[in-house]
Amino acid sequence: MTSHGQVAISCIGIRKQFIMRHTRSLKEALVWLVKGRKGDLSKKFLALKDVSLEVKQGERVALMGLNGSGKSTLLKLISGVLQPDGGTVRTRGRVAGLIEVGAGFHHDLSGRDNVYLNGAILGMAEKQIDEMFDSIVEFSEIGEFIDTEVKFYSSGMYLRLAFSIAVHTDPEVFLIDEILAVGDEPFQRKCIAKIKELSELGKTLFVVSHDLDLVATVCERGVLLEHGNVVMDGEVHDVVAELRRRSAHAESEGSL
Ligand SMILES: Nc1ncnc2c1ncn2[C@@H]1O[C@H](COP(=O)(O)OP(=O)(O)OP(=O)(O)O)[C@@H](O)[C@H]1O
Repeated sequence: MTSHGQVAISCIGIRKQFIMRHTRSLKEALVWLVKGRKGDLSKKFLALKDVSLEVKQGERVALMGLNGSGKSTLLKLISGVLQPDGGTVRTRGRVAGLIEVGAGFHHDLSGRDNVYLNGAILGMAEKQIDEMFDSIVEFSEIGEFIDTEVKFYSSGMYLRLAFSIAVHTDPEVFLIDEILAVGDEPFQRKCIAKIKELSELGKTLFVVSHDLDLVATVCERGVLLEHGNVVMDGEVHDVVAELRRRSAHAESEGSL
């Protein structure tokens, strides 16, 4: 049972650092050696600095920000694909991450086998997948291609099957990264309708998308990330307006 008011996602003081190893020039390497190997040839980059965020069950939240602001990194930390270097991330209930769509697919297996494989990875028992199978295939519109190896699928077919499996696993929390912008328009409309239906059932949605008009129709709350910090958290239309203002400013400064 889903009850509103309970916390679905909690991030406290999240910090995530990436280490970027550059190939240095011979001269740089020599200077480094002559100086007694002092300093570090790798460069550290803080993708998320100190992010705290709470999402209640049943909320529909859009995570927004310019390129490189840390959105995908935050989503990967919430889904457990990445671990933070500091802070804590907690989620309540089953989480379905539509992040790297089809990442769990095995290329040499058919769509059918991948439904079973992916369903199992997402925590479904074989019997449950048997019961859901026809409905998964129907929603995905894969049709007879379900017995074709997925390496022959188009990116849209991949997406449709992955989305369909995920919505059939009955998770409490959906993490969605750019998925809404992929696929053709009729399927996009179908996804949005499904997402709205899930939200009416009290599911929690946490969505990353550059399609601001779209997120404004799907979500009611917006969180704006900038250089790895939350700079605004409020009503989605206000946050969209603020992001548009900052984008225009960044463009005029030539810093995009
Ligand atoms: N595995 C990694 N190694 C090194 N740097 C990384 C890695 N993943 C992300 N980054 C860097 O961290 C920063 C944040 O990346 P992230 O993908 O989270 O941003 P984003 O807001 O999702 O961007 P976009 O809107 O372009 O998808 C970027 O500067 C990116 O280059």
